[in-house]
Amino acid sequence: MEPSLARCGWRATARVRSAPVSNVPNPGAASGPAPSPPSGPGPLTPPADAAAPVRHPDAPAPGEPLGPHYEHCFGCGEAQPHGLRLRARAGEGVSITAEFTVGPDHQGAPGLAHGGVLATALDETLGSLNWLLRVVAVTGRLQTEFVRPVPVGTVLHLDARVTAVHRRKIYCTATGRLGGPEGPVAVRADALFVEVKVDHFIDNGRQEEIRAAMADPDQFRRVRAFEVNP
Ligand SMILES: CCCCCCCCCCCCCC(=O)SCCNC(=O)CCNC(=O)[C@H](O)C(C)(C)COP(=O)(O)OP(=O)(O)OC[C@H]1O[C@@H](n2cnc3c(N)ncnc32)[C@H](O)[C@@H]1OP(=O)(O)O
Repeated sequence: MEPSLARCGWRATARVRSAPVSNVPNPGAASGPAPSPPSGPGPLTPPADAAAPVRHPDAPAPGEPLGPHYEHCFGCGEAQPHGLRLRARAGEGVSITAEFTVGPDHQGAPGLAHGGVLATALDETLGSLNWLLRVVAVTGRLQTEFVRPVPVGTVLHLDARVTAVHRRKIYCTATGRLGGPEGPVAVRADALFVEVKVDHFIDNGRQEEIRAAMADPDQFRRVRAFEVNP
């Protein structure tokens, strides 16, 4: 181990030890086979009667930068010094591309991006799909897969698209690649967003920030741009 890592308390662990979760015997073990895992489609699989997504006629043109949806957003806001400052742009169909530069503030292990930060980058990119559907939707479910470590200094190239829509549910998927849009896949996500009204934020957000956001004409304009198909 590097002496500097040892000094700051890091230890290389030879192996992960396992221990019984509980001392209570498993009654199923004596009386028959274990129950089989649940089968059938999971909550991230669109139902058979889901519709194909439709790009809103007033959606930003392919290639157009989207800008932050809220200046204090940890994912995209300009006013968050340690935020991701993710930059997204409209793609073809109901898709988005985005870039996020992993900085020293985003570390988990030394020199590597924190998994939660990478999940945020995926969530933010998927959330930007709202601009193309012109709905307000929040993450209900996010399943992430971490395929490769992501070093500090990397530009993570993200793309996301909506795969299906069913009532208020928006099914979508995203990928993050290292170094370029064709680079190796480092992270992936499948997600379910649920459409909400702007009242979702007004009723649940801290009043201080809600008042400030609604008094800001630029923020008001951005919220209108998300609002349900006029
Ligand atoms: C003022 C400033 C405005 C800024 C605007 C910018 C916004 C952009 C922000 C972007 C930032 C980045 C993004 C972020 O970080 S968004 C922040 C992280 N997400 C949240 O905080 C969401 C918290 N959760 C909720 O508020 C509620 O649970 C929601 C709204 C999601 C649903 O509660 P609600 O009571 O409304 O809905 P419902 O229960 O009638 O369900 C409706 C349908 O959905 C299905 N379902 C629900 N949940 C799940 C689930 N987990 N898995 C599978 N399915 C689920 C359900 O079965 C039903 O299906 P069906 O019966 O129709 O078949």
